[in-house]
Amino acid sequence: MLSTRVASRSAKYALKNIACINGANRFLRTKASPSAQGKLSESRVRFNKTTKASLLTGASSLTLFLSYFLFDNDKDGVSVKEVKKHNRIDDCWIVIDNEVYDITKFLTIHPGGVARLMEFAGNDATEKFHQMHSSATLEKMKEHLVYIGKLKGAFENELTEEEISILQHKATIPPLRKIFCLSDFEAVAKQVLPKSTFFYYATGSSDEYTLRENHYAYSRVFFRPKILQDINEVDTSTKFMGAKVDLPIYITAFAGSRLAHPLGELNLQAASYDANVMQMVPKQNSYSFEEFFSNVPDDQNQWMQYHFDTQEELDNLDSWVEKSSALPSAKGLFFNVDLADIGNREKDSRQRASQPGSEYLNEMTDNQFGSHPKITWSTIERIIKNTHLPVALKGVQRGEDVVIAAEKGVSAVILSNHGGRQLDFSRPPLEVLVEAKQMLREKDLDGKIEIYLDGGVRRGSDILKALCLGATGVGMGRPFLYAMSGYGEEGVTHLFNILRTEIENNMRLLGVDKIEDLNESLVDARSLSLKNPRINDALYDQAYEPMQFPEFK
Ligand code: HEM
Ligand SMILES: Cc1cc2nc3c(=O)[nH]c(=O)nc-3n(C[C@H](O)[C@H](O)[C@H](O)COP(=O)(O)O)c2cc1C
Repeated sequence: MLSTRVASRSAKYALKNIACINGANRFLRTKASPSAQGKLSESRVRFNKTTKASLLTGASSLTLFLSYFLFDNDKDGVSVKEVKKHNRIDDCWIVIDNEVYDITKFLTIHPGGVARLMEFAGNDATEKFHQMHSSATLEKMKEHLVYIGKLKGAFENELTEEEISILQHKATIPPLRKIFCLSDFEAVAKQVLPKSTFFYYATGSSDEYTLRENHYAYSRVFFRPKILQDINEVDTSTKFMGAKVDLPIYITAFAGSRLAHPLGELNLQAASYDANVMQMVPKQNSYSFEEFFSNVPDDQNQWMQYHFDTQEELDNLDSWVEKSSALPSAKGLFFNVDLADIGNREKDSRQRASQPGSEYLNEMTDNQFGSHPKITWSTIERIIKNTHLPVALKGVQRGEDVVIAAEKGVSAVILSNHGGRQLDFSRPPLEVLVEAKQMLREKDLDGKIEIYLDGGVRRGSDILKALCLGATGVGMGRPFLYAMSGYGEEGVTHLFNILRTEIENNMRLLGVDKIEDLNESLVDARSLSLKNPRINDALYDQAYEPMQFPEFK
């Protein structure tokens, strides 16, 4: 087993180096990778065809027609000066990989919202685009964009004050040996990430009650350790839907890993492979499906996360299920059930609104939100029939739904409120766990379904409390983004080491040496359902970034 891991790892390193060079290139705002360029020149041919077709009909035909004559768009391409002129919500161009696109019509249908695109109106979005999306996303959405031409020249971007500060902080970053707990990673991330990225990660929805309560709920559960136990070496391994893993945690799915580090999801993949920790692979991966899985050894443990941004994706669900079920590393398919709309991620919006040049943004408009394709229990039943893999739901928020899921043959649920990013005032998953276990017992369904949870988990003790109350495993999101921001893959490995140490140490002190021996008798959860008592958690509270009121002009 070890030798296979080592062998696949060295193959992976070769691929990672390529990815690193591509990532770094993008970081330095130079060229796209050869494969991306290949794909783009292919798409360029298609865009040109679209362009010709739309010259004959349609509202945009006049603009396009004029573009050939009026815009500074000769055979060598479109000038930077010209691109800069199209910086309005009703006339918006952006540049990706030296290609200029008119995205005016796409603005209102962008699943990530208008505001994020308008930040790059009349500008080069290459770096940010590749940090959020794979080249496949561009391909998928090409019918909604209008291709204008090749960029002539380059945008000259001087280092901003923020970029200089980030470079200075990176040069003096604390060594990993000084990182004692997960909140330390967050404090470092605040200094080495652009504000726009930190706020994208850290934001919850609306007033962030759920975001904070997710974490504070753990402070309302205390341990009841057993004494004088004849315990052996602590074993932290367990099984997640039949797959053996060495820690009772998983890296949950999240967008935007490459905003933290040029290698993004590959850091998570490599570190979790070495530690034999479950990685949930996000649908919104900054690598395409093919790019990413060409790096994954067959003996890795992964879960696949999927949600539907467009009706077309829902219509093509079966092909995704088939493609994912065929992956040797895939041990389960997880579908979001918490995305009927995008939550009001206000802290992030406020940050954008505080930036110079944000006058054209109005974040509290309908086109930032809007309903998503509808999935129902029958969609889930259809998926269960079409795959040999366990099917699970991510984002369950009440006991009754866990009962229905168990009755319908769903293998697992993740109790989650999306890290407090969706409906503010949905309850902390730890509390829902207790409710769900009770309801399953009443219906004689306990043991028919595995329960996982995520949100606000920051300590080994949090993990043990959840396991004592009946969770099979616990997911974490932001801590991995913060660890990668400062330290890349090494940070992720260090994070695993911290949690492993905390879990082992706490288990010894609890008088338990095996995960399966953790049970309700080891905790006092009587205060769990109390809401919002004043709790002081010094490091968590210091790292927490409160929302700010608008400033005067
Ligand atoms: C023409 C360029 C772009 C296209 C075609 C595009 C397309 C998409 C698509 C299809 C999604 C849904 C998820 C997916 O399938 O990957 C999405 C989500 C998103 N996009 Fe873009 N995008 C573009 C540019 C950008 C840029 C420049 C940003 C800047 C940060 C951005 C930020 C986001 C965010 C934050 C989400 C939502 C992630 C979440 O759920 O939190 N996109 N975009
Ligand atoms: C920046 C960010 C992006 C996220 N993107 C996704 C996503 O694309 N799909 C998804 O199912 N969950 C997503 N989540 C939610 C996480 O999977 C998870 O539910 C949450 O992060 C857990 O809370 P924690 O960050 O406190 O650990 C995202 C979370 C964050 C912070």
